[in-house]
Amino acid sequence: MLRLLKQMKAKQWIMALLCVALILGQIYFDLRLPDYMSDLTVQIKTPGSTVSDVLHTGLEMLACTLISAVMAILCGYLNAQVAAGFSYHIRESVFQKVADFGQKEMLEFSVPSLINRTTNDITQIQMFVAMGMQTMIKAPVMAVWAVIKIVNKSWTLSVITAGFVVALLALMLIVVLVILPRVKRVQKLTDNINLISRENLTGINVVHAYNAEEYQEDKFEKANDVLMRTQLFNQRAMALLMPAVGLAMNALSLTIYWVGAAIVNRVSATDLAGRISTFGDIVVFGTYATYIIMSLMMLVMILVLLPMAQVSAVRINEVLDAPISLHEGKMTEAPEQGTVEFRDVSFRYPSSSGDVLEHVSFRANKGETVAFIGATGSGKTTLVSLAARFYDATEGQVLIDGQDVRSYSFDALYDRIGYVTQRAIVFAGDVRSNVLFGESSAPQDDESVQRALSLAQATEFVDKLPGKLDAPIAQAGANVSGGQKQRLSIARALARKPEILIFDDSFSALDYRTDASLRAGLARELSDTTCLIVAQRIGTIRHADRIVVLDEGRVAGIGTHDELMKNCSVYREIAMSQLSAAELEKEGV
Ligand SMILES: Nc1ncnc2c1ncn2[C@@H]1O[C@H](COP(=O)(O)OP(=O)(O)OP(=O)(O)O)[C@@H](O)[C@H]1O
Repeated sequence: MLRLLKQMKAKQWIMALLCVALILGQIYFDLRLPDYMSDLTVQIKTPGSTVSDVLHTGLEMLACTLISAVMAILCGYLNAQVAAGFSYHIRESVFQKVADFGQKEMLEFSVPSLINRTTNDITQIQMFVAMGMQTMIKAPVMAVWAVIKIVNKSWTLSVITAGFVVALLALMLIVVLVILPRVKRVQKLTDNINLISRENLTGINVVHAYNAEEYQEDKFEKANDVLMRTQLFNQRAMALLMPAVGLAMNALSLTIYWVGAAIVNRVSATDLAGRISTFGDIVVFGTYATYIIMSLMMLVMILVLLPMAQVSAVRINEVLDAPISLHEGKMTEAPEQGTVEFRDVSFRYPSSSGDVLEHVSFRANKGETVAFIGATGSGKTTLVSLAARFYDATEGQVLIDGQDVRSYSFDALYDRIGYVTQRAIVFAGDVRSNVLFGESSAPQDDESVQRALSLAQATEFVDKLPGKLDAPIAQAGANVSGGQKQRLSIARALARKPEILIFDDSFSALDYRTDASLRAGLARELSDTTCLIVAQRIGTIRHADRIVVLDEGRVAGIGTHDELMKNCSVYREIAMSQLSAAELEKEGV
C-alpha cells in the first residue's frame, strides 16, 4: 500500500498534509472537552460558584466543539479530493502499463482480472483513503493523547482500562488473522465472477442457441455461492467486533464509576473540597477512558477496510511491477526496404510444453507475396505474430528490412507493418476513426481513407451507411457484419501505407468475388508492398510468389503453386480437397 503512495502528486501530498494538521487540531479541541467537564463539575459542586462562571466554561466548551466540527468538515472535503485524485493517477498508471503489455502478459493476468484490477481494486483503495485516512491518524493519536492525560490520575483505574484495551486488541487480532486469507480470496473470486459473466455475455447467442442457460447459470451460481459464503464469513466475523467494542466501552464506564465511587468514599467526609476534586478526576478519567475505547472502535473500521485495500494494493502493484517481455529497441533506420526474413526460427508459447514452430526459414523480398498454408493448428498465426513482434522468437532471428525486429523502436517497426488480424477487430467510433486508427506517418485525410476503403472493397457498403465516413460504428462492431468488419480492418492496415502487409487469414470472411477483387487491387496498386498472407483457400494464394506449407510447426515445403503441386504431398492433399476435378485435371493431378 505504501508503495502506491508514489503515485500521489505534489498537490495531493499538500492536501494530505493539510488534512493531517486539521486532524491534529480536531483531536486537540476534542480532548479539551473532558477538562472543561471537570471544571464544570467542580464549579457546580463548589458552593459560591456563579451562573456566569458555569456559562463561561460552557461557552468555551461550545467553541471547542464548533472549531472541531469545522475542522472535521474541511478535512473531509480535502480527504475526498486526495482519495479521488490518488485513484485517478493509479488508474492512469495501470492503464498505461497495461498498454505496454504483450500477449504474454495478457495471458498471464487474463483480461477479466485486469479489468477488475483497474476498476474494483482501485475503488477499494479510494474508499480506504476516503474513509480510513482520517481514522488511521485520529485513532492512534487520540488513544496515546488520552493515555497521557489519565496515566497519572489513578493507578487502579489505569490498570482496569489497560485490561479492557488488551482484551479488545486480542479479540481484534484474532478476527483479523482469521479473515485475512479470506479477504485475499474475495478478490480472486471476484475475478472469477467477471470471467464467467464476460464469457456468458460475449457468447450470449450461442448460450441461447444451445439451450445452455441452465449450464451457464449453474457455473455462475457455483462461483457466486463461493464468493457469497466467503464474504458472509468475513462480515459475520467483523460484525462481532462492533458490539464487542460497544460492550467494552459501557462496561469500562460502569467499572470506572463503580471503583471511582469507592475511591471518592475513601476521602474523608469532612474534606468536601477533596471529595469534589476526586469526583472531578473520576469524571475526567471516565471520559478519557471512553476516548481510548472509541479510538479502538475507529480501529475496527480500519481493520475492515485495510486488509481489503492492502490486497487490492498488492494486485495493483503486481500489474505496475510486471516485467514487460517485449523490450523496445532504438533503431529507426534499416539497411533494406520491404523485406521479411525468418532465420531458423523456433517458438514456444510460455504455457506450451513443446515448440509450436520449429526451425522455420524463408525470405520475402520487396513487393513479393509470400503465402502460408497448412492445417488448423499448424502454426500460421503464430508465425505471422512473430513477424509483427507480438512475441519474440524462442530461437533464431526474425528480420524486417534486414534488421532484427527486436532492435526497432515500436514506432519504427509498426510504421513499416500493416497487420490484419484473423478475427476482425473494430473500435467504437465512426468509419473514419477506424480507418485512421493510431499514429502513422501516412496522410490522415479523407482522400486516403476513401482510397483505403476502395482497395479493401468497402466503398460500396460504407456509401450506403448514413453519414458515410461519419457513420457510427458500435463497440466491437456490433452494427456491421463480419465481412464488413473485416473490410474495415483491411482498410485500416492499407491506410497506413506500410512497406509490409500481413493478412492473417483475413480473406476467409470475404466472398470469393470480393477476395479476388481485393487481391487484384493489391497487385495493381501496391506492387511495391510486400505481402504475407495466411490463407485457408488455395484460390487466395495460388498466384503468390512463394507459398510456405506448414505441417505441425515445421516447413513441409516452399515454392510456387506449380512447384508445390509437384513436390509437396501436404500441399497436394490440401489442393485436392479444395480444387474441382476439372481444375485438378488442368493441374495434371
Ligand atoms: N496463446 C497460446 N498459448 C499456448 N498455445 C497456443 C497459443 N496460441 C496458439 N497455441 C497453439 O499453437 C499452435 C499453433 O496455433 P496457431 O494459431 O498458430 O495455428 P494456425 O495454423 O494459425 O491455426 P488456424 O488455422 O486454426 O488459425 C496450436 O497447437 C495452438 O494450440
